[in-house]
Amino acid sequence: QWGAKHGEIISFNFYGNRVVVLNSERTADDLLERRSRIYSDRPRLSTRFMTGWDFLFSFEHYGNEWRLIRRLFQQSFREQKVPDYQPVQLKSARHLVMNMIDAPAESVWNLLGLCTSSAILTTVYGYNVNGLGDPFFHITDKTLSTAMPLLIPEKSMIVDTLPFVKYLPTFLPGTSIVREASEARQWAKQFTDIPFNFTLDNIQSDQAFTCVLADTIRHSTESGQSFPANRIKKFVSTAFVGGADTSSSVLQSLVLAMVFDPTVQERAQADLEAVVGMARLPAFEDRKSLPYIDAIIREAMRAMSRDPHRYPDPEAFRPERFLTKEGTLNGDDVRWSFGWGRRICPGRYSAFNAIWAAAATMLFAYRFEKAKDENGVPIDITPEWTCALVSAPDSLVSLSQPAEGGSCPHSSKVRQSHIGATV
Ligand code: HEM
Repeated sequence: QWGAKHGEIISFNFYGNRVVVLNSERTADDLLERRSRIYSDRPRLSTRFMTGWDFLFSFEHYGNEWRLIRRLFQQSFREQKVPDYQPVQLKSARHLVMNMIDAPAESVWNLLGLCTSSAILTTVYGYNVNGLGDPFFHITDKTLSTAMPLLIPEKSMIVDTLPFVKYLPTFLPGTSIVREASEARQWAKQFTDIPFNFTLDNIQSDQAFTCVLADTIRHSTESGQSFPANRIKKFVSTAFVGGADTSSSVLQSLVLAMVFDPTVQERAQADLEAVVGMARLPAFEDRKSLPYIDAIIREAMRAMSRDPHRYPDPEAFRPERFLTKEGTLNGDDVRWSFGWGRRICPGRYSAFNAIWAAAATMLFAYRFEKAKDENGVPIDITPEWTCALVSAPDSLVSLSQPAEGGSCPHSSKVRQSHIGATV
């Protein structure tokens, strides 16, 4: 709204800090891409240190330390390397639809989080998560949920403006931020140490143990670079954080979009049936023949751009905007939703694959719809997005296996036994 009223670049004063907002892809491109030499730093975020999240490389100042760790990301998450992680991503997606079979609707959001977290935990640390009750998943989940709401400039500025708050006893009113940060710090300590030590133990007992962390340690020893452990810890902890809530937030938005627009869901399922058939689950080899699924993902990721010149009728969910007349994907790969210039997200190739695996498998197995009240009437929901480092929708939806005679092409019996037989 401010953008529409005041223009593409606006600035305002917030607790004595000047905040500049780039409201269009064009201005972000001009400043962050073309002038990346001067616009590649990050602001200082006090809550990063209070929560023990100094490990988070994404907030690193632009300089040598940033350059060294960025190189590690480049090594492990470059476009040519990420196909190595596809089997793990597909396995997590298949566990997701299995877990959904008996799950109450309330747990769907958690299961999406479990799916993306377990894919990245296996990729990075070689750890296989065993369900929602898994101890490593518990630690990572708590680490994210306690810190994410505090890692935003608004929260940091409160502490910067009133620094004495940090030193007040935590039973006093107004000090909740200090209490919350202290809880987050305890989880962050466990998160950075426990999975890291798990991988170290495994490398020692098994020469063939492989994952991003194990490969990085071996590579660093063989090349004689010998990275300090705390730098490698920053790298892997950030890789986990980068890949967990971000991707599940996209999947949650995608599920909501399916609930609000059943025609999109039906078209996706018709495509899946035509390409994949009934004898197996979707696999990465099918992706080229399923452009509409990628178009849905791109549309679910269109966050920043409500620019009506670029995306006419911007509030409508229309995957077709990413398709050519012939039905193939057009050149707009929403790359800008991963940032710009030197700080552009290094995990973007891996992220797209993880999201594709989960989205295609979920849409193949389930139809998503609004929860119904006791009279069978759909309950109206108004989606709300959380305010945190990663913003995610927090509304609930219900989950049904496509019913016999329903609008979905398959009967529930066939679909359910099909999943059970294949996974
Ligand atoms: C849907 C998934 C994802 C989204 C939407 C996303 C988005 C972003 C955005 C917007 C940035 C800031 C870029 C900038 O400052 O211009 C970023 C940075 C970053 N992302 Fe992602 N990301 C995703 C997945 C991942 C994954 C899977 C990883 C790790 C493997 C990752 C690792 C990082 C890192 C390390 C940075 C900081 C880069 C730097 O400061 O140099 N992200 N991401």
